[in-house]
Amino acid sequence: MRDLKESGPRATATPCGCVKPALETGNLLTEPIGYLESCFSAKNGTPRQPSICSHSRACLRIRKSIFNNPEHSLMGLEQFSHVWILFVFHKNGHLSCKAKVQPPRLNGAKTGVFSTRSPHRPNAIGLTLAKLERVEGGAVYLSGIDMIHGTPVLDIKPYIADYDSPQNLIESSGDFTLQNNQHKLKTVSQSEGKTDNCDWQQLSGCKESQPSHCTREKCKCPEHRTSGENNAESDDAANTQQSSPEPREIAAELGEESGPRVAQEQSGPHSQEKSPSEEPEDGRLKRGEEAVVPEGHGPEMSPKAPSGVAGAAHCSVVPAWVREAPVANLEVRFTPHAEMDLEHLSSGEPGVGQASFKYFQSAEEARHAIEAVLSADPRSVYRRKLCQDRLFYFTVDTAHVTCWFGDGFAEVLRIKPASEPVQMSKPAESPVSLGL
Ligand SMILES: C[S@@+](CC[C@H](N)C(=O)[O-])C[C@H]1O[C@@H](n2cnc3c(N)ncnc32)[C@H](O)[C@@H]1O
Repeated sequence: MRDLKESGPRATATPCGCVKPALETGNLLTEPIGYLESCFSAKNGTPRQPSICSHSRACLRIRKSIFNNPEHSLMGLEQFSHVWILFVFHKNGHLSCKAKVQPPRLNGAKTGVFSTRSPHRPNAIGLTLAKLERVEGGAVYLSGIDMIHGTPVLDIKPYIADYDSPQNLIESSGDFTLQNNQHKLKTVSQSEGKTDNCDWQQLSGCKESQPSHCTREKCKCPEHRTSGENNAESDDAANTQQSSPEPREIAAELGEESGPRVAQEQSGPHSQEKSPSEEPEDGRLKRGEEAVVPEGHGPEMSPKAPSGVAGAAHCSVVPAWVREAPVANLEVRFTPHAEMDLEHLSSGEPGVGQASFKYFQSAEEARHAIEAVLSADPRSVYRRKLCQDRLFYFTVDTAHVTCWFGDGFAEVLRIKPASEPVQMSKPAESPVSLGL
C-alpha cells in the first residue's frame, strides 16, 4: 500500500482546462457556493451554536459562478426542515496549528481540538445544523444560525435524522445490550424516510415522543447521556425517565477559544456599582467550583466511555463537561432606556436614522434573540474572569447592543441603530434586505 503521508499534492487538469490539486490527495481547492447574509455582523455576540438562538436568521444565495441556474441546485431541498451548512471560519485570521484548545464550557481547561467545536482548527471548517425556513429561486433562508455575515459557505446538505442521528439508526425490536453489542443497527431506507418536524427536538432535547425505533425501554435520549452514564449504564428503564433540560441548556457551546481578544470594550458606568468587597472572580466562577469539571482539571478527569462503546452503541455519548458545564445560563434584563430604544428601532421612527429590522420580524423577535445571545453568556473565559466590569457590545440585525454583566445576569443598557451597514466580504455582492 502506498504511504499516504508521502504522496504530496498532485495537479490534474479539469475538463475546463484549469489545473487543480488532485482530489485523491485531499487537497481540495474550495470555491464557496455563496456568502452568507447573516443577522450577526461580527464574532462578538454571535451564538456559539445554532441551537442557542432560534430567531437568528440568514440568507444564502447560490452564486451563478457555481451553477448557471442556481435554483436547479436547490430543487427538492424545500422538502427538508433542516440543513447542514459547511462553511469557512473566514474571520479567524489564520489556520490554527494548536492541538489543544480551551472551550468556554471548560472554563479555562484545555482539551484536544477535535473533541470540541472550536472555530480554531487546522482546516477552519465549520458545520452548522440550521432550520430551513424556505427556498426561493436560488436562495435559501435559514434560521437558528451561528455564522457571521459574509461567511463563505462551501456546501449544503439535507439533515436526515435517519442517517444523522444515532438513535434513529436503531431497530426497536433489535436484541441489543451495551455489554455484548449484539444489537442490530439498521438504517431506514429512503423509501421509509419521512419528513419529521420533530427532528430539532429529537436532536436537542427529546422532550416529545421518542422515534418509534428508539423505544423508551431500550434507549435513553442520546443527548441526555454522558460518557459517565454510559459507563455505568444498565438497561434500566427508570434511567430513561429523567427530566429533560431545555434545548438551550444543552446547546453545546463547545467552541470559542478563550484568551485575550481584541474586543470593543471599555470600563462601564456600572463597574462602580459593584460591591467593593466582591471577589475578583465572579459568581459564575464560584459556581464553577461546584461543577463536574473543576477548574484546572482537564476533561481527562471526566469519566470516559468504555472503549468501543461510543462507536457501537445505539445512542450518542458526550463527556460530562459538555452536558454539565460549570457555566449556567444568565438572567437577562433590559433597562427602561433599552426597552425604549428597542421600541424606537423596531418602529423605524424618523430621527432614529435607520429603517427597522432586516432579519427580525418584530421587536419581540429581536428581544428574544438578544435575550438568547446574552443568556448563553457570549463572553470568552478571559473576559469572564478578568474583564467582568467591561461593557460588552454586539450587533444583531440593525441593533447595536450595549450591555454589562453582573453576578448571574446580563443587563442591556442601550440598543442603537448599527452605525455601519454590514459589509459583504466581496464588495460586488452587497447585502440585500431579506424582506422577511
Ligand atoms: C463555536 S463556532 C461553532 C460553529 C459550528 N456550529 C461548528 O460547530 O462548527 C461558532 C462561533 O464561531 C464564530 N464564527 C462564526 N462565523 C465565523 C466566521 N465566518 N469566521 C470566524 N469565526 C466565526 C462565532 O464567534 C461563533 O460564536
